[in-house]
Amino acid sequence: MTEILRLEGVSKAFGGVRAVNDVSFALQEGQIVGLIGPNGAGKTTLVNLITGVHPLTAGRVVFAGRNVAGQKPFQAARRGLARTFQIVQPFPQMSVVENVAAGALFGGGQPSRQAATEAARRELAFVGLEPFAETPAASLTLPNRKRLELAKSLAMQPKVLLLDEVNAGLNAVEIDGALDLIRQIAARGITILIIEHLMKVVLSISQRILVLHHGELIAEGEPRAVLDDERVIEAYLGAKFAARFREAGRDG
Ligand SMILES: Nc1ncnc2c1ncn2[C@@H]1O[C@H](COP(=O)(O)OP(=O)(O)OP(=O)(O)O)[C@@H](O)[C@H]1O
Repeated sequence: MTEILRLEGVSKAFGGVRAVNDVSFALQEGQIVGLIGPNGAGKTTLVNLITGVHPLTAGRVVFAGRNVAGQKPFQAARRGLARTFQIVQPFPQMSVVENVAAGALFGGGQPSRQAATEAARRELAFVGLEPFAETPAASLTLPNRKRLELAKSLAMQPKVLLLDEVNAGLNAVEIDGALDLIRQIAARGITILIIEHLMKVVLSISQRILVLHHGELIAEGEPRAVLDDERVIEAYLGAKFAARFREAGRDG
């Protein structure tokens, strides 16, 4: 397996708040990796650090063998580090295909508007939104807006795709559809780091899991082993409750 992205001692402080503290890990090409942690653990901040939204306080982000710390978001996108946002914000008056073409022009290195539109149509077909190509983005349902967000990121021809809560607000059937799509994206050789609150979803899709707590990486590895880790149980349940949980387990 080939390493595509590596974080070395990455930290971010906002004033006195250490949102991300000395985090190191590596992603291998084509893997789906889950990033989990309680509210406020630093997950979104970490994605913002990887994609150049915030400057790092310390550390290095090495993408495809090159230190990219200090890059701007558009440079990250052009290099092949694309992301989706927790809150989906399409250009509402523009058509679905224009929204995706904008992504292709902005981050996908397409030489012309026509090439960008062709790339956009390919990605719309891939995510199943072709029938809505000419409709205004504002008229899409939430699951389809999430598909639009994926198509926009794919039109940037990413090597790594960072997905921030793409399943939030979807029902069980819609989540299954979204997970199928994410697996198909990984099958194209695109590495995926997915922030996800639903444990069932994380377990079903991730080959590896990273756990953040108070900005620190407290566990990483194969999904089942990580969820059995005492520190992870404590992070989610709180120390007092976790102790009772363990005692209950010993009692029988
Ligand atoms: N721009 C900012 N300025 C100041 N503090 C921030 C900023 N962004 C994040 N923080 C703080 O950093 C910490 C981590 O927040 P972050 O949003 O990264 O967590 P998260 O794990 O993504 O949470 P959630 O699951 O609730 O989305 C929090 O204490 C948050 O208040």
